[in-house]
Amino acid sequence: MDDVEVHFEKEQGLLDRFRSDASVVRAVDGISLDIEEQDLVCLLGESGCGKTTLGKTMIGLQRPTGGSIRYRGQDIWEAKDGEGDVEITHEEIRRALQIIHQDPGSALNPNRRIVNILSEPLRHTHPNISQAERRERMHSLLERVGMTPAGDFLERYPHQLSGGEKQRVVLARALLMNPNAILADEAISAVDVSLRIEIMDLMLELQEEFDTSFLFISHDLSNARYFAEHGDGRIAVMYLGEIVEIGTAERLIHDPRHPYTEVLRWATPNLDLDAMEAEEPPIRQIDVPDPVNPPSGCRFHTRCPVAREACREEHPTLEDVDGGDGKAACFREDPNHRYWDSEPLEGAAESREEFFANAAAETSDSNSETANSD
Ligand SMILES: Nc1ncnc2c1ncn2[C@@H]1O[C@H](COP(=O)(O)OP(=O)(O)OP(=O)(O)O)[C@@H](O)[C@H]1O
Repeated sequence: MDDVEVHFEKEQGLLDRFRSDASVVRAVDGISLDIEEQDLVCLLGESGCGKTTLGKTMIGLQRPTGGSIRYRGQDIWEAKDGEGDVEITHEEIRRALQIIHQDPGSALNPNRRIVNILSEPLRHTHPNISQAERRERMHSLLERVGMTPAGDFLERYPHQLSGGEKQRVVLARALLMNPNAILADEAISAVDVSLRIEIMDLMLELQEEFDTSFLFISHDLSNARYFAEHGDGRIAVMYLGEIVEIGTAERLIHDPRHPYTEVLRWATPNLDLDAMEAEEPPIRQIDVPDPVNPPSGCRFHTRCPVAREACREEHPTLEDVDGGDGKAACFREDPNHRYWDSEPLEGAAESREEFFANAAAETSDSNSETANSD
């Protein structure tokens, strides 16, 4: 993905229609990302930051309003529109890039038996095999995804399956297309908590067996960490339509370079980190700004505990992090940046430690005020 943008025209009310300045939601705003063969990337961020839009754009389900997406060098949308020299057809690209939705129930046609749901992709990828061979393939894949006796499951309808079983069918159906990459959009949030690790392990095993890349979308750092650590992949942290940090789970959790990554760490209490001493969230404001009108400069500057004037004025780009893996978009990574000479913004502090010391002092002041007024 090269400098990809997806801007949506915001739905307008009656009065807005008479105004010329239609508002635009900057769901994805200038993202470049390479996904290699057998790669694993987890997109992580708060609700509405653009994860699903970016994922769908990556697999060719959403047309970008700017930038380009190439699959093995072929521009996906030029293939679709039949523009230029098309080396890989759009049909081939659609087969190669598959999606597993958040809600497996709605992804399966309720009126069709599992056998019919699964034979459809096989007819597509292997038009010349016999019915018996097709059944044999479906049978062995269902067993592989942990659904035994497979013959019994093949005859069922989706409503006769549990959430976890439906998710396994959806996974099997995606794999029957022999994909090169699978987008799993919050794919385990519909699965019972007790089964999540099992499904995540299954996906990781199948990734290796089927030689696919995976793009996982999650708002939960502990799930993203599990995938990235066990699948030897990266986590890309998104904020208001941009990637603000990317790297291994180990580095992001133990040595985050972007203050927003710290917020996500703070919001994930089960990470068992000694360093997680803070009781207060490391932000100045809880509310996420509107993607229709994102803040100037660094989009995180309105919430960042260590934001300075430079952050309001200048837009940071993703740069390699010093002495570590991955990239971060924060001026604090550059010791020579004018950030260091500019003034802290209102409510921000010189350092993270000072921010927390101030927050603790304010809390005790307000506690004593409450005590006095009592
Ligand atoms: N088709 C659309 N038309 C207009 N706005 C849209 C459309 N799809 C998404 N958006 C907006 O784009 C922004 C990003 O949405 P997106 O669903 O990609 O975020 P997300 O991070 O996946 O959120 P969630 O975790 O809640 O699914 C949001 O402000 C959303 O309201």
